Amino acid sequence: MKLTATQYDAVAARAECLVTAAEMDAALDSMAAALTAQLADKDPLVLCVMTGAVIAAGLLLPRLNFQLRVDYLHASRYQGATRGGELAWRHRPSAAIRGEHILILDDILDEGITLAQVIRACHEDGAASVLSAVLVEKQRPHQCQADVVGVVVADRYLYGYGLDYKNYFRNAPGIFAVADADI
Ligand SMILES: O=P(O)(O)OC[C@H]1O[C@H](OP(=O)(O)OP(=O)(O)O)[C@H](O)[C@@H]1O
Ligand SMILES: Nc1nc2[nH]cnc2c(=O)[nH]1
Repeated sequence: MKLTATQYDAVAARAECLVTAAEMDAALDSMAAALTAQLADKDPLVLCVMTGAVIAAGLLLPRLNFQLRVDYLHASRYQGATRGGELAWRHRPSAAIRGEHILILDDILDEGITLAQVIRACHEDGAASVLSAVLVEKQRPHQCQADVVGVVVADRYLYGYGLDYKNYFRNAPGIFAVADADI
């Protein structure tokens, strides 16, 4: 469903900025340093978890100044909603994963259901090793941990830097918490 311009502006006006673009830049630099230390000699295959990780990939990959390749997987459990359901696989690059050092790149670790299943799928598909990195981790229990985390934020519904609200706001230049009234 599309938001009208009035609805869009009202959601933005009520949202709270939790992390600024400048803070995200610093977090991305730290993530790149940690990933470089762990992967620079591994010729990894970076798997972007579509759709949310598209911004993370665009901002992080140019900071990784070493030999790597990029592919994507598409797994989704929110599909525009503010509560997650079953994970739906739309693209699982099984053949490309065998024997590779995999870096899974996602926008957020929330319940951890997505990341846990993606990690398991990479092992099932014969990865040589699996590392994971997320831009944002919510302060709450998760089914699994990410190896590299950008920022840790409160357990609220978020948008920006790839995270959507009703399929909008993935391009927002910060991490914003949606107002209770809009959830
Ligand atoms: O830790 P979890 O509770 O499993 O949630 C994290 C997942 O939720 C979002 O994906 P979503 O299903 O919304 O798809 P999207 O990437 O297309 O936004 C996000 O990109 C993560 O993959
Ligand atoms: N957009 C968005 N997607 C999510 N997936 C899991 N948690 C979130 C969240 O807070 N915002």
